[in-house]
Amino acid sequence: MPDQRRPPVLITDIISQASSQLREAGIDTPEHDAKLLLAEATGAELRDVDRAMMMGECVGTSEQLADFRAMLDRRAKREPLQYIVGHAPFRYLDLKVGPGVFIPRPETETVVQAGMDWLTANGLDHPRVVDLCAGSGAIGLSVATELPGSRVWAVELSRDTAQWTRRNLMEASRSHPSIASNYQLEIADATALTTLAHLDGAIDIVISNPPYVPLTQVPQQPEVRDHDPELALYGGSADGTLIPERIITRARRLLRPGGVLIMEHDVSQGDRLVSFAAHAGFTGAYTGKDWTGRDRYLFAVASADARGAV
Ligand SMILES: C[S@@+](CC[C@H](N)C(=O)[O-])C[C@H]1O[C@@H](n2cnc3c(N)ncnc32)[C@H](O)[C@@H]1O
Repeated sequence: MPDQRRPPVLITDIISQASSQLREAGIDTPEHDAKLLLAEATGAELRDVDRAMMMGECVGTSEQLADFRAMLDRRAKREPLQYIVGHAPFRYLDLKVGPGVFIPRPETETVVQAGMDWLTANGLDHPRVVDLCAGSGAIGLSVATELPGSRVWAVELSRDTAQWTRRNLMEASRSHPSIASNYQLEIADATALTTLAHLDGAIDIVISNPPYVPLTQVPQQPEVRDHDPELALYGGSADGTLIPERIITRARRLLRPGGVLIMEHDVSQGDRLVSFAAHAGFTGAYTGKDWTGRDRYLFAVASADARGAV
């Protein structure tokens, strides 16, 4: 309902002014972001904002519009939209995010889908799953909620980030109570051979989105460069493959023969990581693509011999 104490403001005017502010700040999707922030501030859905715009309606109380303007100012300073609204969609989940946690990305949904497809094709409805470098919990919590028979172990190095993982675990357990006992989070170095060592040789699938940004390619977007935690971004070497290669080595030991590693990587790293996997005791390694056709993940099957060859 429009506020009676102020002259009503047409939603089309609000969105037009807000879009200009965001466009001037260099944001690529100014109208979308403005509509999403208005929806958040007024407790509405994006489709309600679209409908109100079509109908030429007025929206928001003065408090809600003040909240909206505060959010808009944060966005104009290039704070990520997801940090401002406090959550981010990922597959069937709505994950809580904020400073200290990597915002889950759409390309990682493709990586999880590749894992779900392999599990389905192999009839594994009670798989043992490891998510190395868990962040918000996007990968492991997706598997645990979409496949209730699974057991998931997730590993995250940062204590600050792990608070977000736990928050999302608690949230997801409300709608999927079984995951409270089927999902386990370890705060540890995912590349260390001692981490989850009791599971060596027993895991069906490792799905991972490790830090992989080449140190020589600092992201240009302020939302990424200035807000995603550095620990979540950089792969530890000029070409960014150091940590991904360590993840391959660790995954090889965790997997049973015939188990699978699916690991996201940078578009530039496909050939190198396929070759590394072949030397590390995997067979049938190939590079999977995201839906824009870019090389985005390693798929590799643990061979029957030479566990952890490198
Ligand atoms: C690219 S983010 C991915 C987060 C989440 N899996 C996702 O897909 O949205 C990488 C995560 O790995 C964590 N990390 C970095 N190095 C690590 C290590 N050696 N062991 C465990 N976690 C690590 C970072 O803190 C960050 O949360």
